[in-house]
Amino acid sequence: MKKNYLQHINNPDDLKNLNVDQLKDLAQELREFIIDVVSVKKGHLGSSLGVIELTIALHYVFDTPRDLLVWDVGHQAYPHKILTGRRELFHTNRQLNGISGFPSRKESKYDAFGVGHASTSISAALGMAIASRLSGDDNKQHIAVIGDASIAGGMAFEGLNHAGVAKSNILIVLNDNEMGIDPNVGALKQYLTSVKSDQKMQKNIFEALNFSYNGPIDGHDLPTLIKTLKDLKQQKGPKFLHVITKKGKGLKQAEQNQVTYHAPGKFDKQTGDLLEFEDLSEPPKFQDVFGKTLVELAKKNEKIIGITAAMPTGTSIKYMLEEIPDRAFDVGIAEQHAVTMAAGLATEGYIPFCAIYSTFLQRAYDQIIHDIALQNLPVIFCLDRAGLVGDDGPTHHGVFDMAFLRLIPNMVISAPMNEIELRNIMFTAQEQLSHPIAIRYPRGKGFYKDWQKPFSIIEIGKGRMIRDGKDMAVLSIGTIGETVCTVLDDLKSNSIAHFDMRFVKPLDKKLLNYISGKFAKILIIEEGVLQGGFGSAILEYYQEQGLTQLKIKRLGIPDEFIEQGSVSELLALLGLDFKGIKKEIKDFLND
Ligand SMILES: Cc1ncc(C[n+]2csc(CCOP(=O)(O)OP(=O)(O)O)c2C)c(N)n1
Ligand SMILES: CC(=O)[C@@H](O)[C@H](O)COP(=O)(O)O
Ligand SMILES: [Mg+2]
Repeated sequence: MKKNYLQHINNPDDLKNLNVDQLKDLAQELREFIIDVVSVKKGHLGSSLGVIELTIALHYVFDTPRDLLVWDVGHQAYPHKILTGRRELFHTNRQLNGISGFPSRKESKYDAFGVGHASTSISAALGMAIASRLSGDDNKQHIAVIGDASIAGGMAFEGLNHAGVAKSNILIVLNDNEMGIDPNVGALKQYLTSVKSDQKMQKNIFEALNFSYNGPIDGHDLPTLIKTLKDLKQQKGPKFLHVITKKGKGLKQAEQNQVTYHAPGKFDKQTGDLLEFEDLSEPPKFQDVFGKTLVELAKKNEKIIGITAAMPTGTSIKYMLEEIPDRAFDVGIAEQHAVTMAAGLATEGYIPFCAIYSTFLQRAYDQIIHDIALQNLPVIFCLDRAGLVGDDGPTHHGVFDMAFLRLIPNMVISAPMNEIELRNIMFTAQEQLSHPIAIRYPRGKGFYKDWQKPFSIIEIGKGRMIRDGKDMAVLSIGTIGETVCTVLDDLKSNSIAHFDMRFVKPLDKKLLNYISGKFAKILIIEEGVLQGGFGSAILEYYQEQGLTQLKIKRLGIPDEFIEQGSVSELLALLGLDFKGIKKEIKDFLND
């Protein structure tokens, strides 16, 4: 008879009523439940399937939420969410008004720390451990669960270095599956492999850093996990547990094709077969236009280098890694290193295309200012996932870049309106640039099937008029300009002009002067934060010109963190979709 333990687990205390054999059955149920829901609702699959036994064991042995459990990145926390009171909400995972795809402090007391970006867990858990020690609570455990790719991030190393001497109760669980989203890279990965194969190593790196090292153990073996964690629970000070797991465990396709099944979209839960395919009759993704254009350019220009920080598939740098492996680098989850390495390459006359998701570039802010801009090094930043990204939510939306880059001297900031413009600005940047440049483009599908047109130069700092008008000007930056075009086509009004400004910096002052001379009303639209972004730049310019009589309205992302939802839902909520923009344009025109 099929048992059903899972439906009785409403919090980790309920686990404690089960024996180890029952926990094994529970693991199977949990696996089926996650596969059931994610196959329909989508989300991160492989990493969660890999930590089911580990999650059960952690909640079984430790006294969460009193013992504090921090998940690194948090994309693997589905079993944790389900066991900590969110089973019945799990079908809303990553959806508008649903539960977050990542641990979130506001969602549950079991989510000790909000995550989404990698390599934070050790620092956060150490902070908690020090706080407990200072408060005289010496019996509490503070646990960071971190993957083998995330532990290579700089911050994780900084945390390890401190934790080894901080005299606090911290347990670092390394979940080693030899994978990031793509296969893990780097010397540390090679080292971890050698630790696994030579368990008699005299003293490993973690012991050398003052941790009591335990493992490696099989992360799918519940009895061993429970016994080991029980022993560790009794120990004070810094502890390290090396756990070996398989990403995608329990679903054949997910085990075999770990990159695709990191977040596979909809799939058949029985067979594991994918149900969503790229529609080849549709325009390609921006990422593919970027990746293929980069190869095209790099074949002609041998100075071009491609760089990704652990996102070769996501950014499509994979095409260059496949075709020109000598000049393409995956540096792992190391955005800061990627940026300064690009700076070094640029000093020697190379032309680095550094492709980093907008949200992850936040990690490398000082490197952009100190290592790149201050020395005016012509590094080409390709800011993927700029704008709203959808289901990943506030940790991942790429909405700050225009604002945080704009204040840096020497930076050129461009936002192509479509993929043809993207190709041309990539071409321009490698041909003739003497400054660092950021090129921002969104996640997903472009607009044109015939994007592979001959290259043409885009004049840096020059915008363009898309349509002329009499009474009002709409100024857009980036792909939202395509929505403006559709709205204006629909309105069929000859009153409204549209300008694709192309650059946030330098601003096209000549064009702005023309616009202010001709139009009394100016509507500025951007898919980025209103505070300090593109619209702010224009406001500042007109204010400096003393043009206070202009009627200016701005549309963009308000001063709040935007939750998760599909991109179209979020754009609609923010009034940045076709309907919202049309209404604003009409209202402003008639105002
Ligand atoms: C700073 C940062 N860079 C990149 C990412 C994108 N990212 C999310 S998960 C992941 C791989 C994580 O690998 P690992 O830590 O080994 O966990 P696994 O998925 O193997 O369980 C990456 C690169 C991120 N979340 N944060
Ligand atoms: C957890 C994480 O940071 C990544 O898996 C991210 O969700 C990838 O986003 P894309 O799906 O846009 O590549
Ligand atoms: Mg991993």
